[in-house]
Parts: sequence; structure tokens; C-alpha cells
Amino acid sequence: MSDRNPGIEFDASWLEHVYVNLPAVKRRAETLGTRRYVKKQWQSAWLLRAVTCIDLTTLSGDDTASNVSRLCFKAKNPVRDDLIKGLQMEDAGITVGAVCVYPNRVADAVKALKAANASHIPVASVATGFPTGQTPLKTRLEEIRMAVADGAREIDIVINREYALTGNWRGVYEEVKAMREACGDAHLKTILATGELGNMVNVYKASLVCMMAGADFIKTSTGKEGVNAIFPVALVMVRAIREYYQKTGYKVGFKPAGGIRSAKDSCTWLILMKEELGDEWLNGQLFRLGASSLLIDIERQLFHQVYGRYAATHEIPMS
Ligand SMILES: O=C[C@H](O)COP(=O)(O)O
Repeated sequence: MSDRNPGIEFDASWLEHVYVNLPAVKRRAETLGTRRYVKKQWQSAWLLRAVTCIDLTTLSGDDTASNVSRLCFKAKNPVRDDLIKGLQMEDAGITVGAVCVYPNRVADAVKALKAANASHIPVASVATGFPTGQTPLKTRLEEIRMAVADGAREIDIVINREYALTGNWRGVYEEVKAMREACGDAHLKTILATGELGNMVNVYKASLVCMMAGADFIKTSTGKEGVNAIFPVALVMVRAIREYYQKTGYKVGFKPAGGIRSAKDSCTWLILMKEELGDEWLNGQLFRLGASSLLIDIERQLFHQVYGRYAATHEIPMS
């Protein structure tokens, strides 16, 4: 990951004049996937880049050590060797950006990655009463400390939606700051749960406040809200990242999460980052896609690129 964002003192004056031109944001979001497209010969390279940015996630009530172990194996081997060879890619060692699990499964993930000789892949843990955050602050902070003690190197916290909806921005700031301290050396991603923030002005303000408090990434959603990662919200958040960078010099990462399932969408997300923040943000240090099933579609697309043209007349290896 990039250098840590140390955060700054809470500055209410940053929030006073926040304005979001909603129709313009929507127009821009609608044309993201069509105005610019990835040339056919570059598509596999873009898809492989997207793979390296995935936080490969399982956040289910029935998660066990064994499905987490399978996820970790996939994290280390996200794309089949024959596809990598077929694409004539030099680097056969690509992995996803991180594995993302509940706090109770962190130790399983750390153990499985170690067994797979893949401890370089960080384990990210959701925490702080994910997905609602409706537990006492003391409990939420303790949850972070336990996940870190078990080996999580990244912590995805949820912000206090009550504070955000009632305009208690200092309250949001103080809690996130305390969470950052509880993280120690682990990187902090703050989930805004934008589907529950009411409007885009709140999304922009929440983004700025989390960065002021020291977030290393801002993340759209838990994947459990009614509306999760969507492009209009993402545009508002990455523009807040740009403002924070211009004012402080710190680069904060962006993580859309929830409902991202198609390879085509993963390219559109990369395009959004390239156009709004530039090439520097086009890597796993500053960009992550939180997704549980996106990798399946990316592999399917890579399969078509490698074997598609032979499909009608040749036997296709299905293993
Ligand atoms: O942070 C990741 C999300 O919870 C995953 O959501 P998804 O299952 O819709 O891909």
C-alpha cells in the first residue's frame, strides 16, 4: 500500500461550501462505460490489472475455515496457468490485492495463506460491528484490535451513519480517528455505506471527514446496503480524494464494493480512476475492487480471449 495518510486536525470550514452538481455527475457517470473503451488487444492486460486490485471477499454467516482456505488458494492463483500462458503474459505470479473476511475468520485466512506460501497477500478484515456499526464504540475498537492481533494487515471499518445523517461530522471524525489508532500498523479503509447517507453532499462530506481522520482508503459500501457501488457515488468520492490530495499532498485510495460482478464493469472502474485521478491510482496500492464473484467473470472473459476463436472446431480444455 501507499504511504500512510496521517490525517489532519478536524476542519469544519472544509465542509461549509460543499456542493454537488447532481445532474452533471449523473451525465458523466452514464457515459463512463461508452465514451472510452479498451482496445481489444489491451483488454486482457486491463482485466489482469483489475485482478491485482481485487479484495477477494467472503462475508457470509456460513463461512468456515475450509471455504476461507479455498478463497486463499484462489487469491494466490486467481487466473489459471494455461490462460496466463495463452495470453503470453510474462508474469505468471499475479495475485489479488487482498483477501477480505470477517474478524472471526482472520486467523484461518492468515494460516491458509502461510500454508500456500502466500503471506505477502494481506488479509483485510471488516470490523466495527460490520455492516451496521450499531455496537458501542468500545466494542468496535476492541474488534479492530483483535483482528489486528490475529494478523489482519488491513481493517475495513464502517462509519457511524447516525452521526453522518444528523450532521455530527466531528463525531464521525473522532470515532474514525480512534479506529485508526486501534489499527496500529494496519491500513484503515473507511466504509461510508453511501446507500444509507441520504444524499451526495453527505457522501462528499463523509469522504473528506474520513480522510481528515486518517483513512488510507475510502470505500463505498459494505455490500449489504440496498444500493452499493455505483458510478455517480464513486465520482463524488474520487473528487473528494482529489480535493484532499490537492490540499494536503496525501494520496488516499478508493475501494468500490458490493455488486461488482462483470469483467466489463471492472474495466469501467479502472477507466473512472484513470480519468479522474490519473495513472498513479491504477494499482492495488490506491485502488481496490471489493468483490466476491467478479473473478469468475474475468476468468471467463480471459478464457474466451485465449480459446474463443477455436471454440467451434476444437476441443476446449475444461479443467
Ligand atoms: O466488500 C465486499 C462486498 O461485501 C462484496 O460484495 P459482493 O458479494 O456483492 O461482491
